[in-house]
Amino acid sequence: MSFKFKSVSQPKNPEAKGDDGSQKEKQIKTLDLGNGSQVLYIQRLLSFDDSWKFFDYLNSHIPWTRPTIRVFGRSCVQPRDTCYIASPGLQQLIYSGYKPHAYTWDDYPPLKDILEAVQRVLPGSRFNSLLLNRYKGGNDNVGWHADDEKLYGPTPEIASVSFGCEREFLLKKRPNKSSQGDRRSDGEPVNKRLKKSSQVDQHSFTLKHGSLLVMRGYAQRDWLHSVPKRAKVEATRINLTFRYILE
Ligand SMILES: O=C(O)CCC(=O)C(=O)O
Ligand SMILES: [Fe+2]
Repeated sequence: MSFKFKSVSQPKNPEAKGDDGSQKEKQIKTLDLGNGSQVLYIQRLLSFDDSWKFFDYLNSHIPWTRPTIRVFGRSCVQPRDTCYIASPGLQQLIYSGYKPHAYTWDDYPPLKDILEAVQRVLPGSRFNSLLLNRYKGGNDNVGWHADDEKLYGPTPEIASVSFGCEREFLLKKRPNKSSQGDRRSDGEPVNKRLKKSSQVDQHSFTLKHGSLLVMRGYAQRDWLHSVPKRAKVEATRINLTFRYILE
């Protein structure tokens, strides 16, 4: 995995005073994926202690479910727990043939505090819905996918906050039609080209307790992401992905 983050300064967060994290952990790091796609990462959006409070609250109060979804035409139980929050009056989300019940922000008020922390570091960004995931150990996962449902528009911004057990988050470039199969668009041997592209077109992040990762621009059109199974992991991870549904 080869990538270099570039640090940019973060808007002042007055409430971060007295936090146990260093300035470095609070910096926004940006990764330009090319062609108008970017990833941002802040290792410590929320303090370590606050993050454990949020973890405990979410773990015990959210009405987690493990729905049956359709993947490649087959029914299967989603390999993680989930819950969905949306502002009133939005289009209904459907993914993998599943229509989650939409709870409101007022049902779980601490979610509004987490959203506020996200909005403080992303001024100008808007979010009106949230998918929560709970991974109860290393067998729970999310397979390769893009959050490219039409209701998010062509360049959705997805802000992902993680609590609890660290897990690996992978990004890989979607296969480009013009470089698939046997065609040699640039005269280079096929296997050499594939090898080269697999080196530069994959990224891996270890998502820390209290961290924020943001995908924006064309990241859903041009890239896939996943949280793979990890044999030795036993602890639970909770992840919140804030999104904006076009109104
Ligand atoms: O758990 C994560 O970090 C990613 C979750 C995700 O990709 C999703 O909810 O669409
Ligand atoms: Fe996703």
